[in-house]
This record gives sequence, C-alpha cells and structure tokens, in this order.
Amino acid sequence: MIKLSPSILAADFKNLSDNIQKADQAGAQYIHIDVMDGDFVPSISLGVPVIQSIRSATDKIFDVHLMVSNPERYIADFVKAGADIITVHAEACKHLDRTLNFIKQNGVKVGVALNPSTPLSALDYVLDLVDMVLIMTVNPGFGGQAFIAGMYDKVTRLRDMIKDKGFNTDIEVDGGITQDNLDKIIEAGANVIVAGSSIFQGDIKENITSFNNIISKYESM
Ligand SMILES: O=C(CO)[C@@H](O)[C@H](O)COP(=O)(O)O
Ligand SMILES: [Co+2]
Repeated sequence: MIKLSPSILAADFKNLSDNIQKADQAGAQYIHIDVMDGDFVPSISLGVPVIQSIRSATDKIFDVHLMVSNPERYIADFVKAGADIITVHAEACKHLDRTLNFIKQNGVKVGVALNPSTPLSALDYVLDLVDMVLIMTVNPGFGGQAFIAGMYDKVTRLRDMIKDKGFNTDIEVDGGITQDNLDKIIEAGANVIVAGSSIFQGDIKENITSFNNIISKYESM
C-alpha cells in the first residue's frame, strides 16, 4: 500500500488547520510534520505546541520527522502531543539503538532517517527495530529543493536489503518529490511519499488527486 504524506512545511501557516483538512479530505493518508531545531539543520520550524493544537484538525496519521539533535529528549512530549510515527535521524542520535527502542516503548511507530550522504550500512544493526526508513532525497532543512538523482539507486538497494532480511519495512522518501519523478521513485521501491511544495503550492485538492492517480496505477499490481 502506497501512502501520501503531505509536508505541512509548505502549507500556509496562517490557515494551517484549513490546509490540513483540505489534504485530509482530498485523500492524503498521513500528515508529514517537519520539526527543525536550528542545530541539526539550519532552520527552526515548529514544535510540540503546534502539533498539539493541529491534532484536532484531522484523525490522519501524524508522521513526525524530527530534524533535531539528540531527539530522545523530546520523544515523550511528541507522543503526548499526538504523533503516530516518530522518525529520528541516525546522524542526530548519540545512541541510535536506545533512541529507537525508546520510541517503541512510547507506543508509536518507529522511523529512522538517513541524509543523502549517509550510507545504508548505518541501518545494519537497527533495521529490525524500525517500521519505516526515511531516505532523504534532498539535504534536510528546507522545503522546495531539487531531488538528488542518486537517491533512486539508494532506494532500490534499500528495498533489496529489506527483502533479503525478510522484513516488510516501509520506505519513505522526502524532498523534491513531484508528479514528474513519482513513478520512478515508486518503481525504485518507495511506498511512503512525502511532498510539500508540490502539494501545497496551488490547488491542494487537485494536486493530491493527481498524485493519487499516479499512485493508483501501482495499487492493483
Ligand atoms: O524534511 C523536509 C525538508 O528537510 C521535507 O519534509 C520538506 O518539507 C519537503 O518539501 P518539498 O521538497 O516536498 O517541498
Ligand atoms: Co520531512
């Protein structure tokens, strides 16, 4: 099952709950929430109080992407605020195994993210702990960047690695995804698709319908 996870980083923050409801009604399965701390990445975006306040706007899955140094400090707070999936960066954790176990103990789905330059071998001893691997297809920190073409191969190799181990781990891709590269990234093996600018710029409903039309070709396979 392929899921669409619109990134609210590109939403109109003045009308955030309206934008989320539009994405929900147009057929998004997840809502992707980018948390940036100004340390792990240059930008500062939003945090726990915002998540708490938009929780009542939708019952869709809150897919929380923590671009935060030492994220274990905040996991319990994000769970309390309404996160359903928490993804931490391998590069941002001093003790990745401990942090992933801690997310699981808090009762939510566990994700691990890799920057474009981080090799897949970073997953060797943690793949069994996670429900989802997020492959960054841009360098984290900003919306609206161009997709890095080398990431197709990374996703293909990760899908093979997951199959070899007999797992069923989701592969999420995040950054620069558009209707033009969607086919190729799904064919490489991604099944959770994050898109910010290409959903929230323009007509949200039309954009989501176009994305879902492409995705639906793969659902019957
Ligand atoms: O995590 C990030 C950026 O660091 C993303 O989730 C972006 O928000 C995706 O935005 P687009 O590249 O789709 O505009
Ligand atoms: Co993200």
